[in-house]
Amino acid sequence: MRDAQIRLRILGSFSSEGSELQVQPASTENVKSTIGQDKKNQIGLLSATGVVNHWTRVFEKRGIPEAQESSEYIVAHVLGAKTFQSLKPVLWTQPLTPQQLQCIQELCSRRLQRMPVQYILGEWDFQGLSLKMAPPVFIPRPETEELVEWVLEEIAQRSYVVKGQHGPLILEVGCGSGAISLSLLSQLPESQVIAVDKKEAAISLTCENVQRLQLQDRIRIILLDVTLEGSCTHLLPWGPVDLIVSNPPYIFHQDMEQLAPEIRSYEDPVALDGGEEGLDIITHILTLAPKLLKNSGSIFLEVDPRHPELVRSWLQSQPDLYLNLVAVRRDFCGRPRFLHIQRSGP
Ligand SMILES: C[S@@+](CC[C@H](N)C(=O)[O-])C[C@H]1O[C@@H](n2cnc3c(N)ncnc32)[C@H](O)[C@@H]1O
Repeated sequence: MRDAQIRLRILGSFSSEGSELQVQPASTENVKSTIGQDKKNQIGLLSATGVVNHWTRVFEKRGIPEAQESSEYIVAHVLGAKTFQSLKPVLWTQPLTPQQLQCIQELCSRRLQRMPVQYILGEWDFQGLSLKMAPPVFIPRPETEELVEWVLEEIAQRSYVVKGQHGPLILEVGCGSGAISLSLLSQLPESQVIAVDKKEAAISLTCENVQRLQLQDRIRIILLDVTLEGSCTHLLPWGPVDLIVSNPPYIFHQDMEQLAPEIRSYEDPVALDGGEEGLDIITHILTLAPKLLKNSGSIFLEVDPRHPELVRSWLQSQPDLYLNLVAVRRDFCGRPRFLHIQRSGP
Protein backbone atom coordinates (compact mmCIF):
# COMPACT_ATOMS: atom_id res chain seq x y z
CA MET A 1 0.00 0.00 0.00
CA ARG A 2 2.94 2.28 0.75
CA ASP A 3 3.94 2.34 -2.94
CA ALA A 4 0.40 2.97 -4.02
CA GLN A 5 0.14 5.90 -1.63
CA ILE A 6 3.40 7.43 -2.78
CA ARG A 7 2.01 7.36 -6.29
CA LEU A 8 -0.84 9.58 -5.15
CA ARG A 9 1.61 12.39 -4.47
CA ILE A 10 -0.71 15.24 -5.37
CA LEU A 11 -2.78 14.35 -2.36
CA GLY A 12 0.28 13.69 -0.28
CA SER A 13 2.15 16.93 -0.83
CA PHE A 14 1.04 20.49 -0.41
CA SER A 15 1.89 21.41 -4.00
CA SER A 16 -0.05 23.94 -6.02
CA GLU A 17 -2.03 22.85 -8.99
CA GLY A 18 -1.97 26.23 -10.70
CA SER A 19 -5.21 27.63 -12.04
CA GLU A 20 -8.41 26.02 -10.90
CA LEU A 21 -10.47 24.21 -13.46
CA GLN A 22 -14.11 24.76 -14.19
CA VAL A 23 -15.26 21.22 -13.63
CA GLN A 24 -18.60 19.80 -14.59
CA PRO A 25 -19.53 16.35 -13.35
CA ALA A 26 -19.80 13.82 -16.14
CA SER A 27 -23.39 12.95 -16.90
CA THR A 28 -24.66 9.41 -17.21
CA GLU A 29 -25.51 10.30 -20.80
CA ASN A 30 -21.87 11.14 -21.56
CA VAL A 31 -20.70 7.81 -20.28
CA LYS A 32 -23.45 5.87 -21.99
CA SER A 33 -22.87 7.59 -25.29
CA THR A 34 -19.11 7.07 -25.10
CA ILE A 35 -19.66 3.45 -24.21
CA GLY A 36 -22.18 3.09 -26.99
CA GLN A 37 -19.97 4.68 -29.66
CA ASP A 38 -18.06 1.62 -30.62
CA LYS A 39 -20.16 -1.53 -30.67
CA LYS A 40 -17.19 -3.73 -31.56
CA ASN A 41 -15.37 -2.61 -28.43
CA GLN A 42 -18.42 -2.75 -26.25
CA ILE A 43 -17.35 -5.80 -24.26
CA GLY A 44 -13.88 -4.34 -23.75
CA LEU A 45 -15.30 -1.01 -22.57
CA LEU A 46 -17.65 -2.65 -20.11
CA SER A 47 -14.86 -4.62 -18.51
CA ALA A 48 -12.91 -3.26 -15.54
CA THR A 49 -9.92 -2.51 -17.79
CA GLY A 50 -12.12 -0.78 -20.34
CA VAL A 51 -13.79 1.37 -17.68
CA VAL A 52 -10.42 2.26 -16.12
CA ASN A 53 -9.17 3.36 -19.55
CA HIS A 54 -12.35 5.31 -20.23
CA TRP A 55 -12.22 7.24 -16.96
CA THR A 56 -8.47 7.78 -17.25
CA ARG A 57 -9.11 9.55 -20.57
CA VAL A 58 -11.98 11.59 -19.08
CA PHE A 59 -9.84 12.63 -16.10
CA GLU A 60 -6.89 13.50 -18.33
CA LYS A 61 -9.11 15.61 -20.55
CA ARG A 62 -10.45 17.49 -17.53
CA GLY A 63 -6.97 18.00 -16.03
CA ILE A 64 -7.55 15.77 -13.01
CA PRO A 65 -4.20 14.86 -11.39
CA GLU A 66 -3.16 11.21 -11.32
CA ALA A 67 -5.86 10.28 -13.77
CA GLN A 68 -4.99 6.61 -14.11
CA GLU A 69 -4.37 5.99 -10.40
CA SER A 70 -7.66 7.71 -9.50
CA SER A 71 -9.57 5.65 -12.03
CA GLU A 72 -7.90 2.38 -10.95
CA TYR A 73 -8.55 2.99 -7.24
CA ILE A 74 -12.23 3.72 -7.84
CA VAL A 75 -12.84 0.70 -10.08
CA ALA A 76 -10.90 -1.59 -7.73
CA HIS A 77 -12.90 -0.26 -4.75
CA VAL A 78 -16.22 -0.97 -6.44
CA LEU A 79 -15.00 -4.50 -7.21
CA GLY A 80 -14.04 -5.01 -3.56
CA ALA A 81 -10.25 -4.71 -3.87
CA LYS A 82 -7.74 -2.14 -2.59
CA THR A 83 -5.75 -1.80 -5.80
CA PHE A 84 -6.45 -2.63 -9.41
CA GLN A 85 -3.31 -4.80 -9.52
CA SER A 86 -4.59 -6.91 -6.64
CA LEU A 87 -7.81 -7.81 -8.49
CA LYS A 88 -7.97 -11.36 -9.79
CA PRO A 89 -6.92 -11.11 -13.49
CA VAL A 90 -10.21 -12.72 -14.54
CA LEU A 91 -12.02 -9.63 -13.18
CA TRP A 92 -10.01 -7.29 -15.43
CA THR A 93 -11.84 -8.46 -18.55
CA GLN A 94 -15.18 -9.70 -17.21
CA PRO A 95 -18.16 -7.41 -18.03
CA LEU A 96 -19.25 -5.21 -15.10
CA THR A 97 -22.85 -5.18 -13.90
CA PRO A 98 -25.06 -2.09 -14.48
CA GLN A 99 -24.96 -1.46 -10.70
CA GLN A 100 -21.17 -1.54 -10.68
CA LEU A 101 -21.02 0.82 -13.68
CA GLN A 102 -23.44 3.20 -11.99
CA CYS A 103 -21.47 3.18 -8.76
CA ILE A 104 -18.17 3.79 -10.61
CA GLN A 105 -19.76 6.69 -12.42
CA GLU A 106 -20.99 8.28 -9.18
CA LEU A 107 -17.57 7.98 -7.54
CA CYS A 108 -15.75 9.26 -10.65
CA SER A 109 -18.07 12.29 -10.77
CA ARG A 110 -16.78 13.18 -7.29
CA ARG A 111 -13.20 12.92 -8.53
CA LEU A 112 -14.13 15.30 -11.37
CA GLN A 113 -15.05 17.75 -8.63
CA ARG A 114 -11.52 17.32 -7.28
CA MET A 115 -12.51 15.31 -4.22
CA PRO A 116 -9.43 13.40 -2.98
CA VAL A 117 -9.54 9.66 -3.72
CA GLN A 118 -9.19 8.94 0.01
CA TYR A 119 -12.49 10.69 0.76
CA ILE A 120 -14.19 9.08 -2.24
CA LEU A 121 -13.20 5.60 -1.08
CA GLY A 122 -13.94 6.46 2.56
CA GLU A 123 -10.87 4.65 3.82
CA TRP A 124 -7.11 4.68 3.42
CA ASP A 125 -4.15 2.70 4.67
CA PHE A 126 -1.56 4.16 7.02
CA GLN A 127 1.27 2.01 8.38
CA GLY A 128 -0.67 -1.08 7.33
CA LEU A 129 -3.84 -0.02 9.18
CA SER A 130 -7.04 0.58 7.26
CA LEU A 131 -8.51 3.85 8.58
CA LYS A 132 -11.84 5.46 7.89
CA MET A 133 -11.50 8.81 6.11
CA ALA A 134 -14.14 11.54 6.08
CA PRO A 135 -14.02 15.19 5.00
CA PRO A 136 -12.91 17.60 6.35
CA VAL A 137 -10.61 15.59 8.64
CA PHE A 138 -7.01 15.70 7.40
CA ILE A 139 -5.94 12.76 5.20
CA PRO A 140 -2.74 11.19 6.57
CA ARG A 141 0.21 11.68 4.23
CA PRO A 142 2.93 9.16 3.35
CA GLU A 143 5.59 11.48 4.88
CA THR A 144 3.96 11.06 8.28
CA GLU A 145 4.62 7.32 8.09
CA GLU A 146 8.31 8.26 8.24
CA LEU A 147 7.70 10.29 11.40
CA VAL A 148 6.05 7.24 12.98
CA GLU A 149 8.97 5.04 11.91
CA TRP A 150 11.44 7.45 13.53
CA VAL A 151 9.45 7.47 16.79
CA LEU A 152 9.38 3.64 16.76
CA GLU A 153 13.16 3.50 16.21
CA GLU A 154 13.79 5.85 19.14
CA ILE A 155 11.43 3.97 21.43
CA ALA A 156 13.13 0.67 20.55
CA GLN A 157 16.41 2.09 21.88
CA ARG A 158 15.03 3.08 25.28
CA SER A 159 13.61 1.32 28.29
CA TYR A 160 10.28 2.44 29.69
CA VAL A 161 9.84 0.10 32.62
CA VAL A 162 8.82 2.54 35.35
CA LYS A 163 6.50 1.91 38.33
CA GLY A 164 4.61 -0.96 36.78
CA GLN A 165 4.33 0.82 33.42
CA HIS A 166 6.02 -1.25 30.73
CA GLY A 167 5.78 0.96 27.68
CA PRO A 168 5.91 4.65 26.87
CA LEU A 169 3.10 7.07 27.59
CA ILE A 170 2.68 9.15 24.43
CA LEU A 171 0.79 12.40 23.83
CA GLU A 172 -0.30 13.20 20.30
CA VAL A 173 -1.31 16.80 19.60
CA GLY A 174 -3.69 17.10 16.64
CA CYS A 175 -4.71 13.48 16.11
CA GLY A 176 -6.97 14.05 13.04
CA SER A 177 -8.11 10.60 11.91
CA GLY A 178 -5.95 8.97 14.61
CA ALA A 179 -3.34 7.76 12.12
CA ILE A 180 -0.23 8.44 14.23
CA SER A 181 -1.70 7.42 17.59
CA LEU A 182 -3.22 4.22 16.27
CA SER A 183 -0.16 3.09 14.38
CA LEU A 184 1.99 3.65 17.49
CA LEU A 185 -0.51 1.77 19.68
CA SER A 186 -0.74 -1.13 17.27
CA GLN A 187 3.04 -1.48 16.95
CA LEU A 188 3.83 -0.89 20.63
CA PRO A 189 1.61 -3.28 22.59
CA GLU A 190 2.82 -1.90 25.96
CA SER A 191 2.28 1.76 25.10
CA GLN A 192 -0.53 4.11 26.07
CA VAL A 193 -1.62 7.19 24.17
CA ILE A 194 -3.39 10.45 24.93
CA ALA A 195 -4.73 11.87 21.66
CA VAL A 196 -6.01 15.46 21.53
CA ASP A 197 -7.53 17.59 18.81
CA LYS A 198 -9.46 20.85 18.84
CA LYS A 199 -11.98 19.73 16.18
CA GLU A 200 -14.96 17.56 17.01
CA ALA A 201 -14.94 15.95 13.57
CA ALA A 202 -11.36 14.79 14.16
CA ILE A 203 -12.14 13.47 17.64
CA SER A 204 -15.17 11.53 16.32
CA LEU A 205 -13.17 10.03 13.47
CA THR A 206 -10.35 9.01 15.82
CA CYS A 207 -12.96 7.35 18.05
CA GLU A 208 -14.42 5.48 15.07
CA ASN A 209 -10.99 4.31 13.97
CA VAL A 210 -10.13 3.23 17.52
CA GLN A 211 -13.28 1.06 17.55
CA ARG A 212 -12.55 -0.24 14.06
CA LEU A 213 -9.12 -1.42 15.21
CA GLN A 214 -10.23 -2.46 18.72
CA LEU A 215 -7.55 -0.34 20.38
CA GLN A 216 -9.81 1.44 22.90
CA ASP A 217 -8.12 -0.02 26.00
CA ARG A 218 -4.92 1.98 25.75
CA ILE A 219 -6.03 5.36 24.42
CA ARG A 220 -7.62 8.47 25.92
CA ILE A 221 -9.13 10.86 23.39
CA ILE A 222 -9.60 14.46 24.45
CA LEU A 223 -11.26 17.39 22.67
CA LEU A 224 -8.78 20.15 23.45
CA ASP A 225 -7.37 23.31 21.90
CA VAL A 226 -3.74 23.43 23.00
CA THR A 227 -3.55 27.18 22.39
CA LEU A 228 -6.12 27.94 25.09
CA GLU A 229 -4.91 29.13 28.43
CA GLY A 230 -5.01 26.35 30.98
CA SER A 231 -5.11 23.58 28.35
CA CYS A 232 -2.26 21.97 30.22
CA THR A 233 -4.46 21.32 33.26
CA HIS A 234 -6.60 18.94 31.19
CA LEU A 235 -3.55 16.86 30.37
CA LEU A 236 -1.61 16.89 33.64
CA PRO A 237 -3.81 14.25 35.37
CA TRP A 238 -2.73 11.71 32.73
CA GLY A 239 0.94 12.63 32.61
CA PRO A 240 3.81 13.24 32.73
CA VAL A 241 4.39 11.69 29.33
CA ASP A 242 7.51 10.09 27.86
CA LEU A 243 6.97 11.48 24.43
CA ILE A 244 5.00 14.10 22.52
CA VAL A 245 4.39 13.56 18.81
CA SER A 246 2.65 15.89 16.41
CA ASN A 247 2.05 16.58 12.77
CA PRO A 248 0.70 20.05 13.51
CA PRO A 249 -0.75 22.60 11.08
CA TYR A 250 2.51 24.08 9.72
CA ILE A 251 1.80 25.68 6.35
CA PHE A 252 2.86 29.31 6.07
CA HIS A 253 -0.34 31.33 5.87
CA GLN A 254 0.63 32.96 2.57
CA ASP A 255 1.09 29.50 0.99
CA MET A 256 -2.47 28.42 1.76
CA GLU A 257 -3.82 29.90 -1.48
CA GLN A 258 -1.36 27.89 -3.53
CA LEU A 259 -2.67 24.56 -2.28
CA ALA A 260 -4.13 22.10 -4.77
CA PRO A 261 -7.94 22.25 -5.14
CA GLU A 262 -8.18 18.78 -3.53
CA ILE A 263 -6.70 20.21 -0.33
CA ARG A 264 -8.20 23.71 -0.45
CA SER A 265 -11.76 22.60 -1.09
CA TYR A 266 -12.03 19.51 1.08
CA GLU A 267 -9.58 19.53 4.01
CA ASP A 268 -10.10 21.61 7.14
CA PRO A 269 -7.87 24.74 6.96
CA VAL A 270 -7.43 24.44 10.74
CA ALA A 271 -5.43 21.27 10.07
CA LEU A 272 -3.14 23.11 7.65
CA ASP A 273 -2.68 26.80 8.41
CA GLY A 274 0.20 27.35 10.82
CA GLY A 275 0.02 31.15 10.76
CA GLU A 276 2.45 33.68 9.33
CA GLU A 277 5.58 31.53 9.59
CA GLY A 278 3.79 28.21 10.08
CA LEU A 279 4.93 28.18 13.70
CA ASP A 280 1.77 29.10 15.64
CA ILE A 281 0.86 25.62 16.90
CA ILE A 282 4.46 24.39 16.96
CA THR A 283 5.47 27.10 19.45
CA HIS A 284 2.41 26.37 21.60
CA ILE A 285 3.36 22.69 21.73
CA LEU A 286 6.95 23.59 22.66
CA THR A 287 5.78 25.98 25.36
CA LEU A 288 3.53 23.32 26.91
CA ALA A 289 6.05 20.51 26.56
CA PRO A 290 8.23 21.11 29.64
CA LYS A 291 5.10 20.98 31.85
CA LEU A 292 3.95 17.71 30.33
CA LEU A 293 7.13 15.78 29.59
CA LYS A 294 9.18 13.61 31.90
CA ASN A 295 12.85 14.51 32.33
CA SER A 296 14.73 13.71 29.11
CA GLY A 297 11.38 13.25 27.39
CA SER A 298 11.21 13.80 23.63
CA ILE A 299 9.12 15.71 21.14
CA PHE A 300 8.84 14.52 17.54
CA LEU A 301 7.39 16.95 15.00
CA GLU A 302 6.66 16.99 11.30
CA VAL A 303 7.40 20.44 9.87
CA ASP A 304 7.99 22.49 6.73
CA PRO A 305 11.56 22.32 5.29
CA ARG A 306 12.08 25.96 6.37
CA HIS A 307 11.25 25.13 9.98
CA PRO A 308 14.34 23.36 11.35
CA GLU A 309 16.33 26.60 11.34
CA LEU A 310 13.39 28.71 12.53
CA VAL A 311 12.66 26.29 15.39
CA ARG A 312 16.34 26.10 16.35
CA SER A 313 16.59 29.87 16.72
CA TRP A 314 13.20 30.12 18.46
CA LEU A 315 14.36 27.53 21.04
CA GLN A 316 17.60 29.47 21.56
CA SER A 317 15.50 32.52 22.37
CA GLN A 318 13.54 30.50 25.00
CA PRO A 319 16.25 29.06 27.31
CA ASP A 320 13.76 28.66 30.17
CA LEU A 321 12.05 25.84 28.26
CA TYR A 322 15.20 23.67 28.52
CA LEU A 323 14.49 22.15 25.12
CA ASN A 324 17.16 21.27 22.56
CA LEU A 325 16.78 20.38 18.91
CA VAL A 326 18.83 17.16 18.90
CA ALA A 327 18.18 15.81 15.39
CA VAL A 328 16.60 16.67 12.06
CA ARG A 329 15.52 14.01 9.56
CA ARG A 330 14.83 14.26 5.86
CA ASP A 331 11.77 12.83 4.13
CA PHE A 332 11.88 10.47 1.12
CA CYS A 333 12.27 13.52 -1.13
CA GLY A 334 15.38 14.64 0.79
CA ARG A 335 13.71 17.64 2.47
CA PRO A 336 14.40 18.32 6.17
CA ARG A 337 10.96 17.57 7.59
CA PHE A 338 11.15 15.93 11.00
CA LEU A 339 12.47 17.26 14.31
CA HIS A 340 13.53 15.50 17.48
CA ILE A 341 13.58 17.92 20.41
CA GLN A 342 14.60 16.80 23.88
CA ARG A 343 13.94 18.16 27.33
CA SER A 344 17.16 18.65 29.25
CA GLY A 345 16.15 20.80 32.16
CA PRO A 346 14.89 20.97 35.71
C1 LIG B 1 -1.96 18.21 9.89
S1 LIG B 1 -3.34 17.60 10.79
C2 LIG B 1 -2.63 16.08 11.39
C3 LIG B 1 -3.64 14.99 11.63
C4 LIG B 1 -3.03 13.63 11.93
N1 LIG B 1 -2.17 13.66 13.09
C5 LIG B 1 -2.25 13.12 10.73
O1 LIG B 1 -1.01 13.22 10.72
O2 LIG B 1 -2.88 12.65 9.78
C6 LIG B 1 -3.31 18.66 12.21
C7 LIG B 1 -4.40 18.39 13.25
O3 LIG B 1 -4.21 19.33 14.33
C8 LIG B 1 -5.45 19.76 14.80
N2 LIG B 1 -5.27 21.06 15.46
C9 LIG B 1 -5.09 22.26 14.88
N3 LIG B 1 -4.97 23.21 15.80
C10 LIG B 1 -5.07 22.61 17.01
C11 LIG B 1 -5.04 23.08 18.35
N4 LIG B 1 -4.88 24.36 18.62
N5 LIG B 1 -5.19 22.19 19.37
C12 LIG B 1 -5.37 20.86 19.09
N6 LIG B 1 -5.41 20.36 17.84
C13 LIG B 1 -5.26 21.22 16.81
C14 LIG B 1 -6.31 19.83 13.54
O4 LIG B 1 -7.69 19.82 13.86
C15 LIG B 1 -5.82 18.62 12.76
O5 LIG B 1 -6.61 17.49 13.02
